[in-house]
This record gives sequence, structure tokens and C-alpha cells, in this order.
Amino acid sequence: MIPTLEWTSEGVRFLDQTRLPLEETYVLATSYQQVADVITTMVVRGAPAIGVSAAMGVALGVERSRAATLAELKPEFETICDTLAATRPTAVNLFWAIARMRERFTKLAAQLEMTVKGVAAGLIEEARLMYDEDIAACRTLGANGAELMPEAGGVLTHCNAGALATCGYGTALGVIRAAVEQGHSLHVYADETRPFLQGARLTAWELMHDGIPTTVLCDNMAASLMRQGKIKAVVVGADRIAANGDVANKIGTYGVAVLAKEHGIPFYVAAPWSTIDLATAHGDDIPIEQRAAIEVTHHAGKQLTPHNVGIENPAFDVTPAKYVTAIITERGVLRAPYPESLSELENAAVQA
Ligand SMILES: CSC[C@@H](O)[C@@H](O)C(=O)COP(=O)(O)O
Repeated sequence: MIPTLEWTSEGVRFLDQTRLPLEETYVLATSYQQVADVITTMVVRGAPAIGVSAAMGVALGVERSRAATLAELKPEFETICDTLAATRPTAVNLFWAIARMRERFTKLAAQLEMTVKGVAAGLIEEARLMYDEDIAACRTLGANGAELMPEAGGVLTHCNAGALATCGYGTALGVIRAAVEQGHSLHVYADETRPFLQGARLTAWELMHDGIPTTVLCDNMAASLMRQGKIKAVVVGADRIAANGDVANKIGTYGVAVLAKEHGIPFYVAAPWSTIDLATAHGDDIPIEQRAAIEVTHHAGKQLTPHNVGIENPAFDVTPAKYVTAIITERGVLRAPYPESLSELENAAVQA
């Protein structure tokens, strides 16, 4: 399995995604501030992986705390959560994970004779559980989505929604993996995904690791390939899905969705339930991260653009629900109208 992130007795270990595909190196974070830094600098990235990393960061912060009493620990716990919540704004999994750690903290702290050590042990257990649940969710949603994949032919994906973006197996790439395991003969077309190149560097690396046939294309080539009939389906991940079914994902996803509709190609979004944000009514309300201009102006340390030219670098865009053929989750496959479909599965889970 691809070791995206891991809780160890020394700290949280991350496969450094900024150095892939040419170097497989690891970063060991031994403080919550280091975990926050690893998320901000995209050593680890991808919505589900960010969420579990933050949960592990919270657990690490409490484990390493010097607080002698719960009263001393409480304000420190707030600082830890706030620091990790300030890393990246778009992926809702980050806030979902921190909220879950807060809930566990409150329950632990309310127990009679609870100690700081006891709280730390409980939070470590919670973060590790979230890690296991993430892999299980990816496997289940992968199986749910496999039957939507063509028996054979090209499938386009954008960014990296694979094992590297989760604790393992992946969401969009989980669907592709499951379909291949079931005997579908797929060829993956990976958009390079400017400016951070998650497709060219990460999706290509992890699919080749698994022996799945893969071709990288520049982002501006997708339309032409669709017109030639090479793409039978599109499957992407998501950073946040609003209650109306609008999907925030890596910048460029919206363009791919519009192209898919024009060419009559199904456009699927694969995401765990932790990516669904029922508290956000509409995609326009999703905060979009603006990243540093240097990601666009430079490549591998070399300047590409003239000095002082204006630069746009939104890291995500919103694809309106009308372009989404289906949303594949571990709870089932959702179809329009999404508000009804989402609340049906939400209510079913509450009753279960
Ligand atoms: C399963 S990951 C889904 C998304 O998080 C992914 O497609 C994406 O947009 C990642 O963005 P990134 O900026 O690399 O964190």
C-alpha cells in the first residue's frame, strides 16, 4: 500500500508529495505546528488526507503537551485546533476532522478522574480510527462506483484523488482501482493539473505503481481527446460538496465538466461522506483558497512569466450540480435532484 501518512511512536510520518515522483522521501512531524506546516506546504494534500492529518496533529499536540491538569490543557487544546484549522480553507474534511476531535475531547474530559495522559490516549485512538475508516470508505465507494465505469476504454481524471489524497486506495482512483480489480480494461488519462501538477506527478506515479495503464495530458488537451472519442467517462474527487450538489474540486475541474457535457460523456464525482457539507447551501458559498503567485510564475525554481505581471492562482473551482452525472459515496450513489438524494442518505445513516 502507498504510505501516504502514518501515526508512529515518534510522530506523524508523511510521504513528501512535493518531491514525488522522482524522490520517495518522508517527513516526520513531531509537533502539531509541524503537522500544520506539512498541510500548508502540501507535503500532504487531498481532502481526506488533510482531514486525517489534522486529526493526527491534534492528537500529537495533546500527547506532547506539558499541561499538568485538564484545566491547563483546555486552552492549549483550543490553540492546537485553531492552528490546524487555519492551514487550508476549502476541503471541508479538515473542519469535519477537527470537529470530531473536539467532540471526543469534550467526552473524554467529562469523565471522572480523567488525566491529560488519558485524554491523549483517547485522541490518538480517535485519529487512528479515522485513518482506518477513511480507507474503508474509499474501498466501499470504489466498489459502488466500479459498475459505472465502462467495460473498456479511456477514463479521464483531474488532479490526484488517489491513495495519495486519502489514507489509502483513493476516491476517484479508488473507483478506477475497483473497476480494474473487477476486470474492466481501463486506460486512465490524467490531466497534468497546472500549476501544482498533481496529475502529472502524483496520479501518474501512483497508477504506474499499481500497473494501471496511464497517459498524462496537458490540461488544454482534454477537449480534443474527448472529440476524438478517446474518453468514455470522467471521474474526479471533491474538496467540498454543497447541499445543492455543487462540487468544489481542483481548479480546472469545472472546465472538464462543461466539456464532458458538451461531448455527452458522464462526469462522476467520487467522495467520502466527510466531504459533504450540508451546512453550505450553495457552491458559491464555498471558500476558495488563493495560493501564492510563485506556483504560477515559476516552475522548478525557474521563472516563466515577466516580472510584475498580474497572476491568478485560485486552487479550486466550483462545478455546478447540473454538470454532475452522479456523486459516488460509501453510502451509495447520488443522482439529481441532489438535495433530496443527499438528505435521504443522511437520514438513513442517522436512523441506522
Ligand atoms: C480524494 S482527494 C479530492 C480532492 O481533494 C482533490 O481532487 C484535490 O482537489 C486536491 O487538491 P490539493 O490542492 O492537491 O489538496
